[in-house]
Amino acid sequence: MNKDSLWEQICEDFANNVSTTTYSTWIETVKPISLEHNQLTLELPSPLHRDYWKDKLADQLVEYAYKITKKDIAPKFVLEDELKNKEDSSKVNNIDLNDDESISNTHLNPNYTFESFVIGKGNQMAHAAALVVSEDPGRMYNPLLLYGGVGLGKTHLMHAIGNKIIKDNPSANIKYITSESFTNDFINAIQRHKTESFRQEYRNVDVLLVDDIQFFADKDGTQEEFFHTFNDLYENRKQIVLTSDRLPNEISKLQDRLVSRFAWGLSVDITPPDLETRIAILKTKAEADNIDVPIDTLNYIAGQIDSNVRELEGALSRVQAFAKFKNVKITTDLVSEALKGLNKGEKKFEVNIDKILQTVSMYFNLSVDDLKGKKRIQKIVIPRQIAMYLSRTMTNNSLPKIGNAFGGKDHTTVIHAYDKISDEIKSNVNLQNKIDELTEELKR
Ligand SMILES: Nc1ncnc2c1ncn2[C@@H]1O[C@H](COP(=O)(O)OP(=O)(O)OP(=O)(O)O)[C@@H](O)[C@H]1O
Repeated sequence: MNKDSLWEQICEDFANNVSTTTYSTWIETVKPISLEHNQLTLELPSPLHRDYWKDKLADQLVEYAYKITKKDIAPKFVLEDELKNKEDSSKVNNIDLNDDESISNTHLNPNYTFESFVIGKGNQMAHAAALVVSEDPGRMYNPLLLYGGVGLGKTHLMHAIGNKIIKDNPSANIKYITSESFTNDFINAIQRHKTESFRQEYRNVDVLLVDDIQFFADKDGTQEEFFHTFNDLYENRKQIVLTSDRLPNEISKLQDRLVSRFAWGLSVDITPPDLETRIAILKTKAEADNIDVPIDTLNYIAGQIDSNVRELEGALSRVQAFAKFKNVKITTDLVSEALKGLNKGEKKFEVNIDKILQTVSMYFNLSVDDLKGKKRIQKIVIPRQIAMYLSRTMTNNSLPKIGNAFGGKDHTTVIHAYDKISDEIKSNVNLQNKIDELTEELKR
């Protein structure tokens, strides 16, 4: 398969799963450059795009590419300028995926503002705290920790803080980063003997925004470095804002001293939006994207999608694409047809990785820690692979997320487990029976 046809298919998958705004802003602007040795090099228009891709879309891309090619394709993101400066394509291939030196320091999404954030019951406290921090950084709530489930607006609020501070004070030095990028930067700095400049970069900011701190779990070296970064900034009354999918004391393998520091300021949770807020969010998005949807129809969509805002946005763009494709106006009937593909309406059984870990460990008389651990004895390896296989087939989690839930394993380990079990059940009836029994148990 060549780069163009692979990219075309990946784009199709993205188009079905992200909002039209996301698609036109971040995906349509990408140009495939080469596909060599399972590496797909993509040209992006700006450092902001590269950051966004690395933080938000790269995992999905790896999944889609795997679904299409059944190979583990690694993306490499390069900027147009970098490409121009390279004399030949072989040099292009040497650009490091994690080379952030040319990236500007802020990395804020200009669309994530307080103005575009809809306030509802589940997020009003978080919104209020974020506003206070943006008006007087480093004073009232330091650090501010926003926590809650996926797609509920934590990143949006975090960027809104940064955008407001920059608007009020254009010379403020603000840095937004995910904990994964912090970890990668730190590893790069060690490899290149540049830890001093790494420290300068992180400790000379006025506001540090760190997204998804749950990914610090298990990474002792990074935690140590972040501990010192935190102390330095805190002592100098610089604002720190963190997001997480849960409270720090619930993050396993997060050092106690970090847990206690994160609790020094204010922790506020965001809960899923109620029906009224979902309708208001849909209305705002429809207006912003100039989508003509009758209010009854918006109510209908909001009634169908009650999980998170990202899914709500996805449903609206799906409906929009559907109407465009059929060249008809958006009505409730059309929405009902468009959302059928999402299996909305019929109550589905709910399976998550934790449930799979518990069910599989009980079935094989092991502990959840065995499944998450590293022991390579047969008695544990096969159940672990089965649990990974079920996590891949029964949940919507990305490969890296599954790997992470299994004690921080690499996504290639999950791919390997999935391939192994899929292959083996074709000829091993005993294994097939076990998987059937477990699937039944999980659906119950
Ligand atoms: N209250 C809201 N008003 C308007 N848009 C919202 C709101 N909440 C979330 N969104 C939108 O939903 C999408 C997902 O939000 P965001 O990325 O901030 O979620 P998150 O909580 O950080 O999720 P994750 O934990 O997966 O990173 C974004 O496009 C964001 O703009």
